[in-house]
Amino acid sequence: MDLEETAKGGSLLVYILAGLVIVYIVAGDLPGLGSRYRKLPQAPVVGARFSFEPRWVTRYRFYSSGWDIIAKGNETVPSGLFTVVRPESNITIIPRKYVDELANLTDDRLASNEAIVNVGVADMMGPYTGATILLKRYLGHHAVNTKLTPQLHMLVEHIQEELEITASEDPLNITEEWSEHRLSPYIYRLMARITSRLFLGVPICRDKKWLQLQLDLVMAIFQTILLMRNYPRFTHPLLGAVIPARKRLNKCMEELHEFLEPLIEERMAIDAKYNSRGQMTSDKYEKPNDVMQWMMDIATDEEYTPDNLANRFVYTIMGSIRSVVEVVMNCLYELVERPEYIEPIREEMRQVLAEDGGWGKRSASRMLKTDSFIKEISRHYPPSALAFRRITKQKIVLHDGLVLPKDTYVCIATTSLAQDDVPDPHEFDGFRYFNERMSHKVGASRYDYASTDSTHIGFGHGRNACPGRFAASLESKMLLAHIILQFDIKLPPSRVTRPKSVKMMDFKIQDSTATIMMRKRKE
Ligand code: HEM
Repeated sequence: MDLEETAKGGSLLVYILAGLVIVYIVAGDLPGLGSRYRKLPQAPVVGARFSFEPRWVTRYRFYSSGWDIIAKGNETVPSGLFTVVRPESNITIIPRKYVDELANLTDDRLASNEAIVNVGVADMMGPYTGATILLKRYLGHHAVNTKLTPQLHMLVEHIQEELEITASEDPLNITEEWSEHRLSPYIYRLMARITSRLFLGVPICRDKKWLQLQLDLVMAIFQTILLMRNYPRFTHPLLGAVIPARKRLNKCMEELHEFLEPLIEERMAIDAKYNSRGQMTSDKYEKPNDVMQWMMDIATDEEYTPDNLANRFVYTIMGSIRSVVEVVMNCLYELVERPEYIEPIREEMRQVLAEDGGWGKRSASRMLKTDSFIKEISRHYPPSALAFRRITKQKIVLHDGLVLPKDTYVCIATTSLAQDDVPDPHEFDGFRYFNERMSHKVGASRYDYASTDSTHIGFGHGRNACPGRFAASLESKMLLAHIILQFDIKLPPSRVTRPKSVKMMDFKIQDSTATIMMRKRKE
């Protein structure tokens, strides 16, 4: 096709898209064309500038101001029950008092995976990103929950090994003089490496092409999701075919399959040879101790194909890298604004590691001040204003008579700090959970960063809560220690406060372009 033809094709596409958008705007709120999921009559819509504002304007405002709209709902609707509207879905925000009775409902009553795939992280555009595979079964969830978490303490040395190797190969060139550094890309590289070690083992976790591919794929998935979500659903088939992010995503997916399928086939051949398919251990050979192998061991026949396993793998690894980087960067940015926390945390790390002779199986769980600080960071800097995303699959009647009809998308607002069951909830107190734990020796584990409840909801809560939260807690502590035991950190002279997070829809993302001052510690 020559350039002229391409240009003609391009303008035709623009006309078609513009036409479709106009139909959508005129049609406004017509069911099926626009929003999914119900609105409750008792839950007022928040986010309109005036009462007669066309609903589609309010829906699109979510892109620029989603976070603030949700926070406004918390401030202005005393019952805590309100609706926010996005172009493709209505979201019912419910107060935290309902979380406990909803937390353990089965998926045929209250679905968590459908919420993640259809509307959750950002309407994952399942048919265009491959995320629909998550709807079929919680294979990754089970592998992380039943295999990774119980063995985490044994895997500490693997994480430490990868941190040390990466640091030696990928030095930050930080000297004993203060200099300014952008730390976020480095933490991403460390986290990609650690995660690959736990999920796929050696040698692939050290393959630079693989590590870059992993990060590129995650980026392409998020860009596809974010771009497509700006347009009405009926334009998606067309958009999905033309946008560059989707093309990049497809290319990354192809390359990912080229990496993973031979590895999976090799493992399948060994399982076939020793007749060890479905067994967790074999007396004939040493089975790899990683998430991919555990997924293979518990896969059904339908799931046990290289293609299916590789696709599922993407969505098991995807959330785990970015979310931990967000927490660690938020901790570091907060520490440079509140340097009074640095020395007590560093001292605790030094003491535990000295007593354990380095990272031992239980070292991370003994770092209680660090744990408390990370938990308080998660309370103040949740990655999204929405948590505990669920879709009702049947009518649910709550304890006070509130009815959630079938097909309601319910969420808890993380911006509702006032509903947190802690003293002075709006204050940042990095050691609040440490102090609470010290004064309540019984049941102290409920103060852990990795334990969830209706006020600590960032990992979800109940039967579908994040299975990787124990790994996230361990990894965050090891990454933080990796930085603050080696380096002094402080704000650059040009700043008086920490780098601000960037708001996008309901998300708040750490500023990955920001810099901090660093110097190598002398001791
Ligand atoms: C600070 C870091 C993390 C945060 C904030 C986080 C948060 C979440 C949330 C909110 C969910 C949905 C839970 C629900 O529906 O109630 C989830 C699911 C999940 N998380 Fe995490 N997560 C983190 C780290 C990790 C890590 C490190 C891993 C893996 C080692 C992991 C693996 C998973 C898996 C497998 C699921 C289930 C997805 C599915 O439906 O298949 N997460 N996470």
